[in-house]
Amino acid sequence: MAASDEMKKAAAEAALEYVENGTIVGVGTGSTVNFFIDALATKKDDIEGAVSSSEESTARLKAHGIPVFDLNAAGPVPVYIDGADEINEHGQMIKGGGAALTREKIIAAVAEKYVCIADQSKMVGILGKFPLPVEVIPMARSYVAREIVKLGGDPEWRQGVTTDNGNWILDVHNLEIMKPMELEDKLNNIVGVVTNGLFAARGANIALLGSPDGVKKYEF
Ligand SMILES: O=C[C@H](O)[C@H](O)[C@H](O)COP(=O)(O)O
Repeated sequence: MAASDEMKKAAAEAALEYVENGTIVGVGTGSTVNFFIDALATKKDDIEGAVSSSEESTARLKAHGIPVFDLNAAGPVPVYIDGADEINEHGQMIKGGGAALTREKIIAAVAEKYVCIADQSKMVGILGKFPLPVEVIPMARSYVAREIVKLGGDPEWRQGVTTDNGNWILDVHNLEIMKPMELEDKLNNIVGVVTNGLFAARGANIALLGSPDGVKKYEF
């Protein structure tokens, strides 16, 4: 296994400690979360089940025999476990590299605690080197792109990708995000934007970052 995968796996397994018996676990999306789902399978008889942020995660959960609930039918979600494309020292993140940002943001909003799992390379000083994903209603793509240019970004259509919600993604390059909450709000205010990948207003509470020296824990 590649060293970065070892670090993701270690972070994912460390997150099991935050899963409470008898509860519904919020499950994110991505390569790090896949390790978490595999680890969660070892506890499947101790939990009620999961709510899932993507069709991909749902399929993996079900393949392990973990019950997946509709979020509308689920009660409290004490913890949400998910990865990140970038995370800063305040627990604010860029997410959506796998196009799952909208459902991820919804479950993150519902959950009491967000535990971010990643390898140490995701920790950055300033967010924005990773192109910021923005999910848009397809007919609004060009309009939203023009509005994003006015905000100083360089949007690129992620061609060939349709989200689980039937929408499209613009990846915004060349941003140096000094005020993440402000930009999150501004992008949300563009008509046609469904969600943007800045998780600033609702960031992580805890980050477990795999490193060559073991898993490092950060609290925000
Ligand atoms: O849409 C995808 C998600 O936001 C992922 O959590 C994010 O891209 C990190 O994925 P990975 O664990 O594969 O780096």
